[in-house]
Amino acid sequence: MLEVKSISMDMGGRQLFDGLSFVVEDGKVFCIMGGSGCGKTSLLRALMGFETIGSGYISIDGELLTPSSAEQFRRYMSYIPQEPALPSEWVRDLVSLPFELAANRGKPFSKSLLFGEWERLGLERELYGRKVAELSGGQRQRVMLSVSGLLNKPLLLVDEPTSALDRHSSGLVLGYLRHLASRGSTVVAVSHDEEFAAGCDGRIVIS
Ligand SMILES: Nc1ncnc2c1ncn2[C@@H]1O[C@H](COP(=O)(O)OP(=O)(O)OP(=O)(O)O)[C@@H](O)[C@H]1O
Repeated sequence: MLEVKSISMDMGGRQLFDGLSFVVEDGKVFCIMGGSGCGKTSLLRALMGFETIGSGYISIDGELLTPSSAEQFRRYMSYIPQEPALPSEWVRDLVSLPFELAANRGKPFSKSLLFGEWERLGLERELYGRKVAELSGGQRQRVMLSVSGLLNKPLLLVDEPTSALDRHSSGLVLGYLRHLASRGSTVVAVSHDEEFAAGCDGRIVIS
């Protein structure tokens, strides 16, 4: 269970929120909504311990997220930013790279498993041989989502997963996140998309 309790954050001298609290139960898809600049991305970064909170606490399974525990916590998380910085030139390298990291030792990479995830996400197999720069923003994010699916971490944080997508693909992404949640992952997604939020198990709107 992820618990955010009475937190405040200060970014660049501006107070983003004061006394923000919510709980996300395991295996649920939770949506963070709110106007542009209200602090949604900063909140996701705080959940990873990359931003400091001013008061309150964040806990995961009853353990406090602190500057010293954050690195360990991140081993159990996947994060997909709105515009992922992609370190590889080729899609085939991009998808296999995370499996070479020490943090993901023991997680198998297989092309056939990947293609199974791609089918759920509406991605064509021919993308595998393409250059990353040739993918659209929506395709990039879905490719990263498929990798998160294979990594199968307990907590998935994703920023605006449907903002670059048409309605059909948005539905596939929501269905995919729900599939990951039904398998046991907890998903926290930032979104402006009302239809997406309606398909989540819970939401918070930051004012
Ligand atoms: N590194 C930083 N230093 C200073 N201020 C920052 C930093 N990152 C974000 N901010 C400020 O914090 C506020 C919240 O930014 P954030 O990106 O979290 O908002 P958001 O709700 O995700 O916005 P959007 O929906 O437009 O992506 C903004 O006013 C932004 O300018």
